[in-house]
Amino acid sequence: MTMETQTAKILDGKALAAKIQKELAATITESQLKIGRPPGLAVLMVGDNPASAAYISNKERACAKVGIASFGKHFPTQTSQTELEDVIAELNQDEQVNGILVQLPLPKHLDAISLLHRIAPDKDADGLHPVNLGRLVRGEAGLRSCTPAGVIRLLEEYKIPLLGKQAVVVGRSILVGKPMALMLLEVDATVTIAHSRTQDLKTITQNADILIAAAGIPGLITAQMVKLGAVVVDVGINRITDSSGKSRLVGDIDFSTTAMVAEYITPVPGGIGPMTVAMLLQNTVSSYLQATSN
Ligand SMILES: Nc1nc(=O)c2c([nH]1)NC[C@@H]1CN(c3ccc(C(=O)N[C@@H](CCC(=O)O)C(=O)O)cc3)C=[N+]21
Repeated sequence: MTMETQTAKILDGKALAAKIQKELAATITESQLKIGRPPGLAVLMVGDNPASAAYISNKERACAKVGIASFGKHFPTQTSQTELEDVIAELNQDEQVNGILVQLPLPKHLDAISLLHRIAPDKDADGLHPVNLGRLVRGEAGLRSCTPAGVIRLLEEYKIPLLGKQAVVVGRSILVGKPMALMLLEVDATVTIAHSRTQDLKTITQNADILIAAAGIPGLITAQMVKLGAVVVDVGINRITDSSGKSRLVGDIDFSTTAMVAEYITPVPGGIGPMTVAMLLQNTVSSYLQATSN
């Protein structure tokens, strides 16, 4: 007798992100000859959240790899709202800077939403400015939120059919859930958004052809909640301490059980995380090409 094991195919975000970065590097090398300078990305971090510091060093490494100049701006926890607004105003005017990103979460005394409003929409590398979210709602071209854009790009790479399919997004954050639902709608999926107040989550997720878990709850989705043959995308990035006291990264999906029923699944790490970074770089490069096109 054989043990039941994983049958799902892996949606390899790490490999696709590497491919995208190679393409961006080539684009940058070529454009830089004409333009005379590289694209620039400014990353603002406030305080010393260790997870944020780790993500930022990831992003800076990725920038270096493709030839984007990164301007890391690190501010002490007590920095005021107006100081940050002034920094953003300066970066908006700075020709060397094509993308501006405010690392979230911010310390409690700061109003993240009103800071995001200050970023020039065409330098909004995160795609979180209301103008870019409005463009998304209207189906207009604009900078798209990185994580959901990364999900769509990964599904397209594997030629997963989305038109007319039942897509369920678990989570309604402004960073992922809401823009994710809109992007799925943009490619003609039938979209349901579930969240922490949803009654009988299981009944809803069981209908999903495409299930996107973006709730930030480790192991929220188990195999019993997943339709046989579904495509399962894990957006969760949760650092947990396991029973042996080791720290490791897990998603919102219980991988080992779900991989027995799904047709495709994204791993954590190596799934949507690297795709998010790739889309951030892509947004920065497209702002750069746009800004220098005349
Ligand atoms: N304004 C803003 N924009 C963001 O896009 C943003 C943010 N704030 N705040 C925090 C979250 C989190 N986030 C991640 C991106 C990549 C990985 C990533 O590459 N993870 C690797 C593993 C990294 C590791 O091992 O620690 C992976 O999943 O394979 C993780 C997390 C972006 N975020």
